[in-house]
Amino acid sequence: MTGVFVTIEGPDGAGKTSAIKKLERMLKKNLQVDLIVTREPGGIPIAEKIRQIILDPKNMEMDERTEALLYAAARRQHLIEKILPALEKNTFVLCDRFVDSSLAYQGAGRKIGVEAVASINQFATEGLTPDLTLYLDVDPETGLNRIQKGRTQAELDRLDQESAVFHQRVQHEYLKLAEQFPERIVTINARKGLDQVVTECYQVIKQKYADKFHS
Ligand SMILES: Nc1ncnc2c1ncn2[C@@H]1O[C@H](COP(=O)(O)OP(=O)(O)OP(=O)(O)O)[C@@H](O)[C@H]1O
Ligand SMILES: Cc1cn([C@H]2C[C@H](O)[C@@H](COP(=O)(O)O)O2)c(=O)[nH]c1=O
Repeated sequence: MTGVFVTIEGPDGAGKTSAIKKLERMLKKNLQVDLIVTREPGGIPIAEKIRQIILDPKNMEMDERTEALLYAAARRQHLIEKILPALEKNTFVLCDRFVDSSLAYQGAGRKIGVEAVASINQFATEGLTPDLTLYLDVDPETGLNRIQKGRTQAELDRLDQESAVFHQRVQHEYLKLAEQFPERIVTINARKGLDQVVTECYQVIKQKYADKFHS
């Protein structure tokens, strides 16, 4: 595989979607190689349909293992249809969330256990791991305040509606993962302004993959 696989992770409201939009423009201008931006769960039609089922607030009866399996199933299809073919063509792949989200949200947030969730994801991905992960760190209070602004409770998705302690477990697990895999995961303070966050993300990518950039 010759491409580069970069993921962006973080608790809800960390600013991933906003940062990725700006990063995409900067990278498109400056990378010598093709770039695709994609997301999980989703990125391709089958996975986007699974996303709708998982996030639908009407599906409150969903069992936590069912939820973990649906995320892994969406991931498998996304990998096969989109990520792997792009990497094989030397493309730079920037993905909003990947396995670390399942470890943090299902493993820790839902308390299924990080090992159990890692194991179903090992099956789904056959061990594909990002080359670099930018972890946008924000405390749940700040993140949830951001996403609640201008929205009613009913407009929030099923995961956003989870309790503050659920979101605290998610952030705690992300921080543990960042400590465990310092060679892959770079933590960015996402309480800073968006432009600063984007600049830091861009600099980390550029430093690590200087050979892929126009000089
Ligand atoms: N650094 C920032 N400072 C203040 N507000 C921000 C920042 N980044 C994003 N926001 C705002 O926070 C809200 C959530 O941002 P965004 O959708 O990008 O987060 P996200 O990490 O993708 O969230 P989710 O995982 O829940 O989809 C948006 O209203 C956005 O404008
Ligand atoms: C990939 C993945 C995601 N989640 C959660 C995290 C978010 O609450 C939603 C996705 O929505 P976003 O707008 O993309 O942030 O799903 C999860 O629990 N497990 C996962 O593997």
